[in-house]
Amino acid sequence: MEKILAPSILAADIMRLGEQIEAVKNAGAKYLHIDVMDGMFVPALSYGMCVVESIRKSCDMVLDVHLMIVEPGRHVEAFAKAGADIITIHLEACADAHEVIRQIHSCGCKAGVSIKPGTPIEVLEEYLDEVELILIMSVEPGFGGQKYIPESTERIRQTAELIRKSGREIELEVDGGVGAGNVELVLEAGANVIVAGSAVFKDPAKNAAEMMSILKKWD
Ligand SMILES: O=C(CO)[C@H](O)[C@H](O)COP(=O)(O)O
Repeated sequence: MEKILAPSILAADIMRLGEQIEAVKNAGAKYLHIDVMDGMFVPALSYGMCVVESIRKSCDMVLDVHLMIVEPGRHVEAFAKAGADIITIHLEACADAHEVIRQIHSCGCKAGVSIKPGTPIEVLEEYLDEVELILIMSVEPGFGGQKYIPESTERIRQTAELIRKSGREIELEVDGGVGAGNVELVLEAGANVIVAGSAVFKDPAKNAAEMMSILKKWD
C-alpha cells in the first residue's frame, strides 16, 4: 500500500497555518491530520468543525479528521459537511461504534476506528469488514510531543496481521511520537499512514521532505 505522510496540525503555528499546510503539501504529504479534542475523552480541548471548514476552503489534501470525543456520532454529520474526507472515531468513546461507522459512510466519508495504547488489539476484529482505516495510537491521546511507546510496534504488527487475514484494503495509520528517527520501525511493522506533528511542524518544509524521502523508500 502507498506510504502516506499525514502531518498533524496540532503542532502547527496557528498564526501561520495556511503557509505551513502549503509547505507540507509541497513536500509531498497527502493527508492532513486534524485532531479534535473535547476535554472529556481526552483532557485537552483543540478545535472543531469551523477549523475543518476553513481549511477545506483552501486545501485540497485529504482531510483526515481524528475525533477524540465522547459519542462522536453526535458530530459526524457536521464534520462531514465541513469537508472531512476520513473520520476516525475511538472505540472506547462509543456505545455503538457500528452505528457511528454507518453514519460516517452515509455522509460519504471513509470511516476509521482508533484505539488507545491500553486497549486490546482484538477489539478491532469485529470492525474489519466495515472500516477503511485503523488508527493505532502510539502515545496516550490528548497531547502532541510525547514519546513513542515502544510496545506500539508489536501492536502495529498484530493489527497488520489482522488486516492481512481480513483480505480487505484497510489503511493502517499510526499516531504519536513518530519522526524521522523511528518511522522505519513503524513502516516495517506494517503501517502505511504516518501521523507526525512535532517532528514535522518545527520546520515544516524541511522535516516533511525528510519524512517523505524515507516513506518513498518503502513504497
Ligand atoms: O493525536 C495526537 C495527540 O492525541 C497527535 O496527533 C499526535 O500526538 C501527534 O503528535 P506528535 O507527532 O507530536 O506526537
